[in-house]
Amino acid sequence: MPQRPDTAVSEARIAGVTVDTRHWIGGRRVASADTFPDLSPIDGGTLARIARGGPDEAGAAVAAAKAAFPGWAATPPAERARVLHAIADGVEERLEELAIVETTDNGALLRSHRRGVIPRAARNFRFFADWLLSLGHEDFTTHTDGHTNPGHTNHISWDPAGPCVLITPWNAPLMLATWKVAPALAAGNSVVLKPAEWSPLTASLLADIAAGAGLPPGVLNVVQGHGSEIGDGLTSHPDVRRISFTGSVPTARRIAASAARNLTPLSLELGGKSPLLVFADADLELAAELAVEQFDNAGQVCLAATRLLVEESVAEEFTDRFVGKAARLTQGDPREEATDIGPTIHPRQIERVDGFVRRAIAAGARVVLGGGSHTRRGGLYYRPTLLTDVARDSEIVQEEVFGPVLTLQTFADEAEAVHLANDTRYGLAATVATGDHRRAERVTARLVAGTVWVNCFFVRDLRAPFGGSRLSGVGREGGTWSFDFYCDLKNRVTAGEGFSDHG
Ligand SMILES: NC(=O)C1=CN([C@@H]2O[C@H](COP(=O)(O)OP(=O)(O)OC[C@H]3O[C@@H](n4cnc5c(N)ncnc54)[C@H](O)[C@@H]3O)[C@@H](O)[C@H]2O)C=CC1
Ligand SMILES: O=C(O)/C=C/C=C(\O)C(=O)O
Repeated sequence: MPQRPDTAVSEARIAGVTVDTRHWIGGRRVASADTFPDLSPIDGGTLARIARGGPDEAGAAVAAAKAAFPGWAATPPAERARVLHAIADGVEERLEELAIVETTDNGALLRSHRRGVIPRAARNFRFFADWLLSLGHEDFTTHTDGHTNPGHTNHISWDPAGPCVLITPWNAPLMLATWKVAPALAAGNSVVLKPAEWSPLTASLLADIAAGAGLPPGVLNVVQGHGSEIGDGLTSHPDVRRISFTGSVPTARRIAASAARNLTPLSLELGGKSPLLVFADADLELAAELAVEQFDNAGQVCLAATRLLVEESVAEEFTDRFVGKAARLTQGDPREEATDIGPTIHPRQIERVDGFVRRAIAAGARVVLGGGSHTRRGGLYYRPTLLTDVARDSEIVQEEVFGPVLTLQTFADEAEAVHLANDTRYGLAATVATGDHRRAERVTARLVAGTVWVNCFFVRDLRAPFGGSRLSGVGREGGTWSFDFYCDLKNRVTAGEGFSDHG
């Protein structure tokens, strides 16, 4: 039994903030026999040693979630919503601590964490708390067709499903975790959260915040560990009722195979190779701005439009504007206000990114910008890169790099633009830059993508469905779609007026 008593001290001081590096199971801290190092991408140094969970910790966490489920499921929606708002309050109160710990752990910009990403984590809780209550107020009661069963009422309810396993990646750790934790809890479920091993810290702080907000023990459990070592025990567990995963396609396949044993429903938000289509009638200044935005978080964004598709007649002008803007980006320490691009998460990831670029160059790609890493600070700073002269079916055009690397291809007309945009196994997002509304309607109707932006990027309304087509995912979350996934929908058919409540 690798678990040790929770008296074993295991914590780290990260930028002045104390973070417990053990699991959080059933409302108590639990250590493991083994630990693994957590590196900071800022300088490659070791930040902490994290509990390395395995099958026993997976089983203990699911058991805790199972035990806590009936109580939380029976908690009235208004009380669940109150607790979720209290968690949001806790996130906001500790915003500065969460921001600095996240930046130290995953290297994304501190200014983004402060102003956008951590506030969004709080908003995830507030949004799903409020949406839960609005579900109850909508009238979903319908009468059956008068010919056969006049006067019967169909009353549809979103019943809590049970323990949920939520597995999250390293590129936006707290934001993506709360995007799953908040609706799962709002729906009345208990949760086992497994954050990524490259950025495990803010999940532990979230456990503290949730406990402080009054969430009962066992309703939220956080386990740490390496991928399948702990993951298989979670995803194959017969007591788990939902699995939501954000990450890579190979891992998604493995999780799907594991979940197949119990036919556990899955929501998968995976990678992308999204296009930015720039038509000659576009505001080219805006288009170049949108293209430069794709370097955000050092390109480690699943939604990033990494394939720039530009109408031939404006390709030169667009490229000049883009390169001019990109050259002004400051790359460096993500804690500094003036920094626009920080480091890549991990030495293995930068090797992966550079491997893609080297192979593309060997295959004939031309480097317009960047094409390598800075050697300072452990060499984790990959320069923003643009490659042209890339073949449609080449690796660099078809595979997700997950780094600050864009390709540029040209098209002759609208038909070719749409063809190139859809010429991918992915379908997460697309962005269209055009000054012609009719063209925007035609093109967006033909693009295969979960989200399509026109003359904007990364504008998110949490009521909207979010997810990907093709290899970019299975299912949608957001608004009512999240409750559809995290709940067992039930239809109660009653003679007469039926039920008056919507519980
Ligand atoms: N937001 C997104 O769409 C993301 C996409 N990626 C893609 O994935 C590539 C590799 O990144 P990785 O960190 O290796 O992603 P990954 O898919 O291996 O890891 C994501 C999460 O899944 C967990 N995991 C891994 N194997 C598991 C298993 N068998 N069962 C249960 N959980 C498991 C990891 O511990 C982590 O928490 C990136 O280069 C990028 O292409 C990565 C992170 C985020
Ligand atoms: O806005 C969301 O809900 C999701 C955003 C996703 C990312 O930033 C990502 O995975 O890169």
